[in-house]
Amino acid sequence: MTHMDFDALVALLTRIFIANGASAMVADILARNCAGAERDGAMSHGLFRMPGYVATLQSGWVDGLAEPVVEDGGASFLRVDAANGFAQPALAAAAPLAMEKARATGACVVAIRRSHHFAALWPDVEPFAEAGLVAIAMVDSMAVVVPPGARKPVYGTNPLAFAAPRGGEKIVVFDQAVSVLAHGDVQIAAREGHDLPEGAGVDAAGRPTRDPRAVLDGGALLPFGGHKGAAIAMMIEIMAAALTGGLYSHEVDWSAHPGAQTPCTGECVILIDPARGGSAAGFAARVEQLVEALRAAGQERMPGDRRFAAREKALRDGVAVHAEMLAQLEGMLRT
Ligand SMILES: NC(=O)C1=CN([C@@H]2O[C@H](COP(=O)(O)OP(=O)(O)OC[C@H]3O[C@@H](n4cnc5c(N)ncnc54)[C@H](OP(=O)(O)O)[C@@H]3O)[C@@H](O)[C@H]2O)C=CC1
Ligand SMILES: O=C(O)C1=NCCCC1
Repeated sequence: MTHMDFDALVALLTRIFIANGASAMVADILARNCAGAERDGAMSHGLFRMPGYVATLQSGWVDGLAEPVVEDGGASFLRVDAANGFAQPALAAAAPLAMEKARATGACVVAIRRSHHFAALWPDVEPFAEAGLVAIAMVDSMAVVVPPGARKPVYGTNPLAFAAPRGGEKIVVFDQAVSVLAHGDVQIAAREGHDLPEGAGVDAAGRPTRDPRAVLDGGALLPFGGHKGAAIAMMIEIMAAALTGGLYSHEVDWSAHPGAQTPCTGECVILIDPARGGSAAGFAARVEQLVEALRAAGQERMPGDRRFAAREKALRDGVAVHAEMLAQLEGMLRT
C-alpha cells in the first residue's frame, strides 16, 4: 500500500485521461472527481472506476474531447448539451451563470442532456453549498433496478445528492443511490467474493438472492424502501431525462461499443438561494439547529461525516493506493 499525495494522484489520473483521448479540460475535471472519491473513501466511485473510464473512451462511446454548449432557458433555467461528453465538464461550464441566475431570481434549474455520469454525485452539489446555495442533483444511469411487481429492470441506480450551507464553512450533504446498493458495490462484492445484504437484489428468475454474480448476470437490484424508493427512482428518471432531453435509463444502448460502461443519459441540478426565504444567515442557523437536535437525540453520524473525516485524514497522510492498483494505473498510460 502506498500513500499518495492527493495532487500527485490527480496529476497521474489527468495523464491517464489525456493518454486515452480526453482533452486537458475534461481530464482535469474527471481526475479531481475520481481522486476525490478515492480520497473520501467512496470505493465504488474512486480508482475502481478508472478501467471503466479508459475502456469507454477507447470504445468510442463517449467523446472525451466534447465541448459542452450552455443554452439560456429563461430567467431561472439553463439547458446544457454535453455533446456526448461527460456530465461534470457540462456542469462546470454552466455553474457560474447558474449561480448568477439563482442569486438574481431565487433559483436556477440546470438541465444537462447527452451526458455521461460515471461518478459520485456529491462533487456536483458540494461546491454550490460552499458558495451559500442549496443544491439538489439527480442523474439516471442504466436499467439495473426492477420496479415493484415488474418483470424486468427499468430504472437506473439513480443517485440523488443534496447539499445546504449550515454556517461558516460547514455544509450538510447526502448522496445516495435509489437502489439498496450502488451497482459499483455489487461489482466490488462479486470481485471480492462477498455476499450482498438481504433484500438488495434478485436473480434472473426474479428470486431474491445475496449472490452478487446472480444480480450482475441477468438479475437486478431492488429500490431501497420498496415502492417508496421506486417512486424516487421514477422522479429522477423524469427530472434527469424527460426534463433535460436526455435518455431514460432503459433507453441506454451501448451494444455497438464493446467496453462501454458510462451511461449516456442526463442530469438535473437545482440551485436555490436560501436568502430568498428570509436571510442566508438565518437559514444556515436553522440548518445548524436541526443538526444539533439530531445529535442531541442520539444520532451520532450525520451523512457526510464519514466522508469528511476520510478526506481530512487523506489530505494529511496521503490517499491509500494498493500497489496493484498503482501498477494498473501506470499501465493505463501506455494504452
Ligand atoms: N453516477 C451514477 O450513476 C451513480 C453514482 N452512484 C454513487 O455511488 C455512491 C454510493 O451510493 P450509495 O451506496 O447509495 O451510498 P451510501 O449508502 O454509502 O451512503 C448514502 C448516504 O448516506 C450516508 N450514510 C451512510 N451510512 C450512514 C449512517 N450509518 N448514518 C448516517 N449517514 C449515513 C452517506 O454519508 P457518507 O458519505 O459520509 O458515508 C451518504 O451521504 C454515491 O456517491 C452515488 O452518487 C450511485 C449510483 C449511480
Ligand atoms: O454504481 C452505480 O450504480 C453506477 N455508477 C456509475 C454509473 C452507473 C451506475
